[in-house]
Amino acid sequence: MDDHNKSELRKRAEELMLRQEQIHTKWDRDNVNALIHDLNVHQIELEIQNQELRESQLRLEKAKQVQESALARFEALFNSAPEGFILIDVSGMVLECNHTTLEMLGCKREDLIRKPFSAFVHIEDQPKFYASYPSFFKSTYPKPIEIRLIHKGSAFKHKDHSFIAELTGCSTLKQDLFKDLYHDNPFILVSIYNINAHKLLERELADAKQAAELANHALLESHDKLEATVAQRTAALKTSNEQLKQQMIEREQAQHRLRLTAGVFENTSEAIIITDAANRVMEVNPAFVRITGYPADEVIGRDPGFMKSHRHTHEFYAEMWKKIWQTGQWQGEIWDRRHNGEIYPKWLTINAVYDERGHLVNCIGIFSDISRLKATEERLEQLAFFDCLTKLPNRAHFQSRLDHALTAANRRQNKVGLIFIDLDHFKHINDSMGHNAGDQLLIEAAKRIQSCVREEDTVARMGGDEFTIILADLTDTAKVMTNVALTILESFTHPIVLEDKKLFIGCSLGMAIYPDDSGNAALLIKHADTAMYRAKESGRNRYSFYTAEMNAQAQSRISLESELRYAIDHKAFELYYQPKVDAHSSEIVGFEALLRWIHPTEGVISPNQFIPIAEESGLIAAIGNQVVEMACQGLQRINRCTPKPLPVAINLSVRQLRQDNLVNYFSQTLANYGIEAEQLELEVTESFLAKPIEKSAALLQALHQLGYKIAIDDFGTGYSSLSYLKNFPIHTLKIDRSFVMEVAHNQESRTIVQAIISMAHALGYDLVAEGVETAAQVNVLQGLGCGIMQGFHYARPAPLHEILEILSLGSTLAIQAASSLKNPKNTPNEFVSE
Ligand SMILES: Nc1nc2c(ncn2[C@@H]2O[C@@H]3COP(=O)(O)O[C@H]4[C@@H](O)[C@H](n5cnc6c(=O)[nH]c(N)nc65)O[C@@H]4COP(=O)(O)O[C@H]3[C@H]2O)c(=O)[nH]1
Repeated sequence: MDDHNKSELRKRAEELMLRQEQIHTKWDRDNVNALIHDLNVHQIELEIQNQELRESQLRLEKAKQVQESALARFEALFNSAPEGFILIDVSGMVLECNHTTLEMLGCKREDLIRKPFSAFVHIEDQPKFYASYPSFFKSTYPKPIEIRLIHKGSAFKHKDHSFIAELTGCSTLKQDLFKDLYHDNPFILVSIYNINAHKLLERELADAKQAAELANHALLESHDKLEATVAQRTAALKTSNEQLKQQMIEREQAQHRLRLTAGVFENTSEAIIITDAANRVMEVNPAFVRITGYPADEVIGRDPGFMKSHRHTHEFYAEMWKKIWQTGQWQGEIWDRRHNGEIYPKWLTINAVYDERGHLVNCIGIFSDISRLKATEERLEQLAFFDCLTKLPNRAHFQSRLDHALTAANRRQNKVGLIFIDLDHFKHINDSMGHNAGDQLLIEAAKRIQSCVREEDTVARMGGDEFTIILADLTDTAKVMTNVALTILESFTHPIVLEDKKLFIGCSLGMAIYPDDSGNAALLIKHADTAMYRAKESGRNRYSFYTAEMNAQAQSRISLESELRYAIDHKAFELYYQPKVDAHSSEIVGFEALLRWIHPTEGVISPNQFIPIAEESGLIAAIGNQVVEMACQGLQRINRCTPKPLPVAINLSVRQLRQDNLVNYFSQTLANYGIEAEQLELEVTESFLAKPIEKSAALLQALHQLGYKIAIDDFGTGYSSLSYLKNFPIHTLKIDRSFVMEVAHNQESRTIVQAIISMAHALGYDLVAEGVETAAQVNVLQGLGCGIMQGFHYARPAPLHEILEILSLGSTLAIQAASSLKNPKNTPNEFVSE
């Protein structure tokens, strides 16, 4: 308790004493005691109170000490804070500040307190300060402002004594705390941060950044420039690199070409010769040495003319050089001489080489030896235009020579004779003696024909055994041709010796004259061919001139062929049956089925007329099939009329026998009609046997195996030898009509027939004499040992129904009845002239 409080308390206690005295006077004693008691209590209370007061005094003093130390700490904190603090009122007057502010502003406390703060604001920033300052009072968290403040101290380092500060207003300060100081004058706490260094740093940074950016920009620019330059340089480098590469490639290629050229020069199979401007040999390659035979050192420096063969004229070489000078090149065939003197053909190309001024510097000659090529060419020409076997011009060559001859004949107004020659019976010889013999025969025939004509005439081989002769430039045509024909025929009267055998072969010649018989080559050939056929038909080994009548026959042959096709389609054929008779018993022992074509306008046509055409046109197969079928039908009916089966023979032509499925077809057809193979005899001509032996023997063997009986027709006209016949399964020999005809009065024919009969007996063959017309023939044949006859003497071929009628009488009676067929009434078209 301080002194003041002590005196206060004395005063109050004295007052209290005074009052007690007064009360003592007024009140009675009783009351005085109570009062004393009260006073004592009160005194104690006071003492207690006093004690409490002292304690409170002590606490207060302690609190005051705490407060003062807190104040001192806060003051210290306030003053030593790194930022400046000022309290400013609404008018901008500074109410309080800390030391930091004073330091910042470089002034004393008295220079700032109760002074307008704006005095410390840079003149240029004052508008900003005034504009922003009110906001410190209005908003709770006003936006700080940046302004420049003036430092009043002289030692301030900045020129204008200013520094940048950030002022932040704080209006949340409790105004009540300062009421005793500033009454109701509102104020705010403003904190001041010196951000000058920061700003400076910022500016420096910005400057640095700008500088860096500028530098960067400049760097980028220079980088870009550098890049562009680099790109340019790279591109240039690349280009030059590529050029370099290209140059290297070209150089390599050039070197390669050079090596190649050198390689080619050294190794080519073509000879190369290089001459200089003066035509002196500079270089030759190994092929040159090989082809010409000249060693290189023997030719270097020489004019290549030393190789000349002297086959070519002076003009030829002059032309050659002219061409080289004019065009720089010459190419052609040239004949030169080798070192050994041999002349040979070569294909030469000469190229002139000029310098840049156009002066000739070199000639390069490249050539190959074409002697082999020439030989091949000649060989090919030979093959293309000449027949390999006879060496005569072939068909193509003949054609062109004929055209040429006709053109020449037109020009010279004269004639051309064309002769077609066909060797008679060549096929027989070829087939029976083999192809080698056939070839020899053809060679000899070619020689003989050629020997009969002039050198300027053309003898050609058309193929097979056909030859032609072109007699050009004729005036007395027919006479010359006749002479040639007779000479040829005469030349063939001499035997040809083949394999130690003497062969007599004739030929048939057909002749046509240009332009008398035809105005064109094709027709002329056809006419000569027709005439040749006529010669053949007329008995062979003769010649025949073409006549218009032959042409008509040829035409009719063509129309006959188409009619024949029609006949096949419409089954316009019929079989006539000619009995075979046992002369001794007069019994019919079988029949030969002979084909007839029942023509709608011509009547019955002989097989002799159409079989050859059918054979040539290939129609024979279809006709032959119809014959087998008709024969089976006939047999079915014949069998019904006879107690024992009688065989029927059918004719098979050579072409027909080549049919692939012949055997199957026969079997099938016979099976269809229920006919046994033994009942069907197959007559084949001797010429069939002459076919390549294995094939024909195999076919006949197959047929024989199946039970068919094989008869050889027209026997004696061919070339069959005894040993040859043994190869075939033959059942019957039919003696040809030509021998039978003369057997009764011609000793020679009789001898042949006798030989045939003896042979047949020896080999166990049956015999049939064909074309028996007279009783005398019957007698002789019987006497010679042939008992089976077929011929007009007994019966002509007749249609089936007539045969069936006769058969119904019985076979012996039948033959008597068949004599009615000698002069048939029912078949007016039968070939009575035969
Ligand atoms: N002068 C005369 N002739 C007689 C006498 N007896 C028979 N003839 C005839 O002589 C030919 C005999 O037939 P070929 O020699 O096989 O000769 C046959 C045969 O080679 C062939 N031929 C006939 N039919 C066929 C056939 O169906 N197929 C084949 N591929 N050829 C057949 O036609 C040739 C001719 O047959 P055809 O004209 O029927 O002539 C028959 C017949 O009528 C006679 O006493 N005197």
